[in-house]
Amino acid sequence: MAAPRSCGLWSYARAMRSYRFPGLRSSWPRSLLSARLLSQEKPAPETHFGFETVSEEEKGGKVYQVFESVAKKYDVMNDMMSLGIHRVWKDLLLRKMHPLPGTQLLDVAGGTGDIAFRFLNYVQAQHQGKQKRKLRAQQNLSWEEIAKKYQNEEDSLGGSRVMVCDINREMLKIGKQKAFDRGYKAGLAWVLGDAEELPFDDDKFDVYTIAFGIRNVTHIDQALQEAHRVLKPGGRFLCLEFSQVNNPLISRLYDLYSFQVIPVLGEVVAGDWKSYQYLVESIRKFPSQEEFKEMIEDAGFQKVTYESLTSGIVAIHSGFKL
Ligand SMILES: COc1cc(O)cc(C/C=C(\C)CC/C=C(\C)CC/C=C(\C)CC/C=C(\C)CC/C=C(\C)CC/C=C(\C)CC/C=C(\C)CC/C=C(\C)CC/C=C(\C)CCC=C(C)C)c1O
Ligand SMILES: C[S@@+](CC[C@H](N)C(=O)[O-])C[C@H]1O[C@@H](n2cnc3c(N)ncnc32)[C@H](O)[C@@H]1O
Repeated sequence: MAAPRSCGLWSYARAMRSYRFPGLRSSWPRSLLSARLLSQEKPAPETHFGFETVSEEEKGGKVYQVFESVAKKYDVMNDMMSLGIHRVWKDLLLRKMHPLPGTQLLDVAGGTGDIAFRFLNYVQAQHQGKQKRKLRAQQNLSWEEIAKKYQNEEDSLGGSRVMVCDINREMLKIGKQKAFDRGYKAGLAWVLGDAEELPFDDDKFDVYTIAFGIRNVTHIDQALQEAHRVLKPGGRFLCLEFSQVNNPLISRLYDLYSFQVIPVLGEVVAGDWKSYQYLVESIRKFPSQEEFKEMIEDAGFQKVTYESLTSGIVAIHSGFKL
């Protein structure tokens, strides 16, 4: 087990809070600057991996390793860390989406399929309700006709479909197995792909979701532009992500819980302290509700709004391609 970072963690966490989103270095020391100018060599662009500064090239590989390592325990860890609250947040995302029949959803960083399965349940329940009302109105149908209407699986989704896209093979493997075990077949597809370079044509989807994914992407602005590109005009962007806690008392407790409990749970349950240390650090590095709203607007989305949930532990951002 890696050594827990307990000593000074509290002040470390607080210090890092004011160091959100580092961006470019604006003030290189003079000596370094002149050395760079002399050698004409461009500094490798840097970013962060949790609280660690890494080159942009390195980050993708490190994130890949994290999710490859946690994939098998991912779902159980989420229930344990949040006492099931992540399920409520994901249900709320679906309620906000309120997909109409025929909705084509792209769930990016879809991992083990939580958003996709909720989408299928939601559209199926809606469609069945509609069918029942229709059948009640057509009382002269034979029982064979009624049975046929219920049996057609594709039809039970009203033409809605979801495409899960994720960069990590292991996460997709667990997702596909879950889909098989739970009997999801129709209206569901899985594709390996990078949020920064989506393997889809322009103007293809009605809704784009990304839940707990965008925080891990190296170039968030690039991922947002890709979201905008693949959405149809009128399409909606929805992002569920960790955000900034606005109540100072909850914020203190949350910091304590995050830094003292979550990595321990990660070690005990998943045998992986480091990945869960990365999780809590990456949460602290993610922009606030307002900052992220601006980034979404910069990518071309309009009518951008957000809703903070559980005192801002997470937020759902929404925007439209108009
Ligand atoms: C590697 O990357 C990842 C891996 C993944 O598996 C997942 C993700 C993506 C993440 C998700 C899909 C969601 C995962 C969820 C979380 C990270 C957790 C979110 C946290 C909460 C919903 C709870 C927030 C907690 C608070 C507001 C503070 C309340 C906390 C306390 C009362 C405990 C305070 C802690 C201490 C004083 C430290 C010492 C305590 C102990 C040793 C006892 C242990 C205590 C517990 C286990 C209590 C747990 C309590 C709760 C969960 C509180 C719930 C209550 C409220 C929400 C108000 C990924 O990227
Ligand atoms: C915390 S999980 C979220 C999974 C799922 N959306 C959920 O809510 O449970 C983060 C996911 O983002 C994926 N991911 C990280 N970087 C990505 C990228 N550049 N493109 C696509 N997926 C990425 C990871 O592989 C992982 O499956």
